[in-house]
Amino acid sequence: MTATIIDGKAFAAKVRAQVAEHVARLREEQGVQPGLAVVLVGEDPASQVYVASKGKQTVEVGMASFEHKLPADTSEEVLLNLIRQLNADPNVHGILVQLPLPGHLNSELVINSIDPAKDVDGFHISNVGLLGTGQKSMVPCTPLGCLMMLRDHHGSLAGMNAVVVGRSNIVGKPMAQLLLGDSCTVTIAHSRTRDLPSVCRGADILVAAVGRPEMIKGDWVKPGATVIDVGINRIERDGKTRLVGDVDFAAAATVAGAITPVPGGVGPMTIACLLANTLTACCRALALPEPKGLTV
Ligand SMILES: Nc1nc2c(c(=O)[nH]1)N[C@@H](CN(C=O)c1ccc(C(=O)N[C@@H](CCC(=O)O)C(=O)O)cc1)CN2
Repeated sequence: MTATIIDGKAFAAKVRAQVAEHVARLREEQGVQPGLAVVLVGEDPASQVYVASKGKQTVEVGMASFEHKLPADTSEEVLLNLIRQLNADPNVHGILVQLPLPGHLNSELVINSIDPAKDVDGFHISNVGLLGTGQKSMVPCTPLGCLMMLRDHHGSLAGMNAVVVGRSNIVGKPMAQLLLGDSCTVTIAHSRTRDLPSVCRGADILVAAVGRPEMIKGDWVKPGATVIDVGINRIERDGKTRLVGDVDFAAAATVAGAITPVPGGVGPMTIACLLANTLTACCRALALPEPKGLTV
């Protein structure tokens, strides 16, 4: 069997086109331009690339982009002051603080200082609570992107066995909540799970978000299952730096029914969903109808 490749890059382009269409209508009919502020502290090379990409795509869909680049030794006070200003700025509908933050900064404190209505990452404790109780919230971008791809591929997910490998606040836990919301039977597995291969083999939907290169082997995958690989790991192979996921793609693709590649799978959907969340936040702030199909 050879799996269907779920093309996240193409899917993300469709989501961005939908966002751009809504933004154009908002600007024309309401005279409103959604705005996204991205805050980067320090010079982590991967974060710099992601932030640049966010800024570029924000402008491409017709939104206003506000980039704030702060030095690595920025104090918590300075960062919290900036967030206070952005919370109060009516031109800013979404605020994102790029993670990871330098070690001297308290990420939880910083994230929880963002106005929950502008928390387009969905990491604020209020949004976490709302999602966990099935209420309207801002939904974290990576899990939202995974859910969109799963719904697109399967239609209804009701009754499917979903295994999420990884228990992070950013991906694993919200992913499990979203799958539960779509009536899957959900297991969260992790590095201490007993007999992880057999737990994975029970999955109709297997989401790998452990951050370990190619940890999920081909024979851990149930024949015909859908595999969503959230991992982005840089490894050295054959004298070259390569980007691989948390799944042994070549082996899993011979067993799975469908699989996301790395690169070109979940990653591009993360930024597309950030733009979708910014549009949603803008519509909610102005009590305008929310775009359909761009949130849960
Ligand atoms: N505040 C946040 N910080 C971080 C998040 C987040 O959602 N919010 N997620 C990640 C990084 N990230 C976005 O910020 C991100 C990661 C990867 C991609 C992506 O498109 N990846 C490409 C490969 C790109 C490459 O070569 O590195 C792919 O998978 O095809 C987009 C966004 C951590 N921080």
